[in-house]
Amino acid sequence: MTHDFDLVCLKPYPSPTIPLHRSTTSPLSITQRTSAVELVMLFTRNSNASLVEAKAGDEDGQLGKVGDAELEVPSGRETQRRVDMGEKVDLASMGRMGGSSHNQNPRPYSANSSDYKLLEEVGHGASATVFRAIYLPLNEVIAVKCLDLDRCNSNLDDIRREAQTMSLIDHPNVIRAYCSFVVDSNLWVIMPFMAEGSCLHLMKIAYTDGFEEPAIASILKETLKALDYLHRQGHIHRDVKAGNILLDNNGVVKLADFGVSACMFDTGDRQRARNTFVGTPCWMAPEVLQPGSGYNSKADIWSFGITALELAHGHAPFSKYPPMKVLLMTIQNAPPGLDYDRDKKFSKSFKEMVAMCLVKDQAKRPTAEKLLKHSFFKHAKPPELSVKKLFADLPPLWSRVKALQLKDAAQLALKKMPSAEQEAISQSEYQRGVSAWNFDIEDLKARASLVRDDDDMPETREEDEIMKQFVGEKAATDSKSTFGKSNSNIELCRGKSDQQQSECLNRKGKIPEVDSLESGIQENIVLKKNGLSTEAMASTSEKDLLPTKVKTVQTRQTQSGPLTPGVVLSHSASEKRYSERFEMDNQPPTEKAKCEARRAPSFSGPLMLPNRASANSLSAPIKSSGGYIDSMDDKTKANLVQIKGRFSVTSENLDLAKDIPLSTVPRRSQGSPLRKSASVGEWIFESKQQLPPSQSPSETSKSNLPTSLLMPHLQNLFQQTSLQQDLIVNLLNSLQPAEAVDASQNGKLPPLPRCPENNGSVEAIASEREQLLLLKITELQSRMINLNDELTSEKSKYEQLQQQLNAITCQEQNGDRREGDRVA
Ligand SMILES: Nc1ncnc2c1ncn2[C@@H]1O[C@H](COP(=O)(O)OP(=O)(O)OP(=O)(O)O)[C@@H](O)[C@H]1O
Repeated sequence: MTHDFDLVCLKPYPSPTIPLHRSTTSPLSITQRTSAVELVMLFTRNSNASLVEAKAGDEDGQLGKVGDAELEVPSGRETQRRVDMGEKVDLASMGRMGGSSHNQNPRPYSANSSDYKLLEEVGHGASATVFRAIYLPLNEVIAVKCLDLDRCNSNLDDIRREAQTMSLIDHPNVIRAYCSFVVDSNLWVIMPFMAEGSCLHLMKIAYTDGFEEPAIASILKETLKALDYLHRQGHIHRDVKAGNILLDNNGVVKLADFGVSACMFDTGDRQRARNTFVGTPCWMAPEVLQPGSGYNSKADIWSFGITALELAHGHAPFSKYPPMKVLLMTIQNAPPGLDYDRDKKFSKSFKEMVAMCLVKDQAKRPTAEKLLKHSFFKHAKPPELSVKKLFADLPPLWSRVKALQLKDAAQLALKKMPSAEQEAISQSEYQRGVSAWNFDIEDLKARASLVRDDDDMPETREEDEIMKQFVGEKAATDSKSTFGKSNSNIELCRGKSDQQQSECLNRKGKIPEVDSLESGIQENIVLKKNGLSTEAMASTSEKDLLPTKVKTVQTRQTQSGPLTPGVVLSHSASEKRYSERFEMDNQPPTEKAKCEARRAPSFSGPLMLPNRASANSLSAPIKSSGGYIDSMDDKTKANLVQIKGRFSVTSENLDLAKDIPLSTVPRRSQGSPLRKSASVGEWIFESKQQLPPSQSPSETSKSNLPTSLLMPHLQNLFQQTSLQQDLIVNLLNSLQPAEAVDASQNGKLPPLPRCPENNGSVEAIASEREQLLLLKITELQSRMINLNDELTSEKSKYEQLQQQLNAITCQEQNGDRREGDRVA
């Protein structure tokens, strides 16, 4: 893809006021990858600039419309217009547009990456990794957000908008960018370091059930001030959530992440953008999901209400459900609230305030300004009193981040194993239903109904009750986290596509994340809340690591975060991201930042649909993808630590490192806890257990020969099937609609059935192609199961024959002996 770029210097240093003029640099016609390099080169020529913007040009590659003039202090609308026009603007002046210049930092921040020393990673989101860093010329701690331009390659406008917005704002509760510039293919955004990270991060690490009301009141009040400011400046944030509320060590609260913010005063494309679907599903207002109705700043008020529930409970409502269900529930269900037994502890005014925000009719929601006057906020304590103490006993942010990465890795180690088929179907439906911009509610309902109900997490949560009304499904089994428990066991409850599980086990013989963990841990982390301590022990040995991995496993997994289409099928993209992240773990941060840029581009676009296992991982718990809870016996339930798709972690005999990387059959026969669930078919690894009772494992121990003969064959079959599946999944992942059409036209793939209803549209064809491929996968899976059956029965026949042979040999030997005796 080729883009035309122009360079626009937005924030010249040191002069706080500069004349407006168009960049003398000619528009560039360059490819996406080279653009970053060229921008850097161009930027370095302009040593005065501390913020460089890449702006997509007009169709003819010209920007124009910029004259030489001094800027007066502009209105928010005017500011946005000017920035959109690519003007140089006086940010100091702009900084005053919202009132006092709290954020104004008169100090210089160069655009030279060598002036910044990246330290620890302190967070990451769908498109960015954030590092604590030192700005060397001033020896000042700052944060560097590295946005991977490759991964956002069709969405430069969003990146540009975020950098712009962050640079223009000036409010004590809104995080701003000091400057931004391009390094390799990353955009580095330099901003204040918020030493305690995001609220969601804090909840995940130490307040899994949410904060106490006084802290919530303070955090929400500060956030609301930020929203009030942004709305008055003409912005809709569009991604208000606990993951985007940052805290510093004085209890200061700042709203961050303008990746999807929109300007309310825009016309044309930007106006149309407000009829689009942007944000994070659990936090999205109903009108954002409604076709064509458009939305305004009240959408942020809804998200704010959801954020209030998130802070109160430790998770957003509906967070355990797949995105499609969340969308539908948001539209169809009564709004969530603080109405349940567990919410009795909260004050009436808190409940009332939440209820005011979560009104479906946007016109009936209060403005931020009005909401600030609510009694709930009137009585809120200053954050330095109520918020600061939240992290008093916690280790530094980067240690916590590391601990959460361990937890994520442990989750991921389990997550590797669920049925790819189920995931593929779910994701395919999800992607088609949403990224195809299909807002036909009837169709949405139909698609949502395809999402299996057994995807739900087995938790006793209020959403279950809502969900019961909605789909009439029974409440899921309680499987509260046993965070802190050790000696758990991984139990793999088998599904139809067991070979995919064994594929995970066999393919590499180990889980990469676990490997990374083994080498990456250097810190002792003790996290306390209410006397409960969670330890992530330092260790480089596999054994020592085990308790850490187990302890960091949490039951609940949810989906959150802006939707990115990087994951087309299954969780593979986010998993891949994790694998990559952990592979990078031992690299210096600067290298990491560069590596981030080398990742494969995602299917980015204005709409991002991620199944974000943990992108913003500190923020986004992972959803389950199909718990076979009902098929588990009570004992299993009692010991349950975690459900991951078809896999559950139970609290007996945990040996994660031994069991997960299980790559060979003998390991199974050593009593591995991999075992079959009642609900499904055969699993080759279980073949010994499926032998007739007369052939107990001890008896069959004589049958080493057949096992050793059969197993290589079997493994070979597994590998072949795995390869085929890999190929298919890769194909699905990389399948672009146009390619699908080409391929079918070129006869590379079997011709697609053309239904009249799809009108031959590219998307419909691609979807059908996906379906065909999924069918193919299913077919392969059933063939594999049949083969397994055959092999099992052959094996038992072989063993019977072996026994008969042994018996005959014995008889013959006895006969010979007797004959010898007789002769003698
Ligand atoms: N200035 C900062 N100081 C400290 N931590 C930060 C800062 N900015 C961001 N973080 C951490 O990094 C995480 C990711 O940052 P951010 O949300 O900006 O990335 P993103 O890719 O835009 O995320 P999203 O997936 O929500 O779009 C945050 O959730 C927060 O924990």
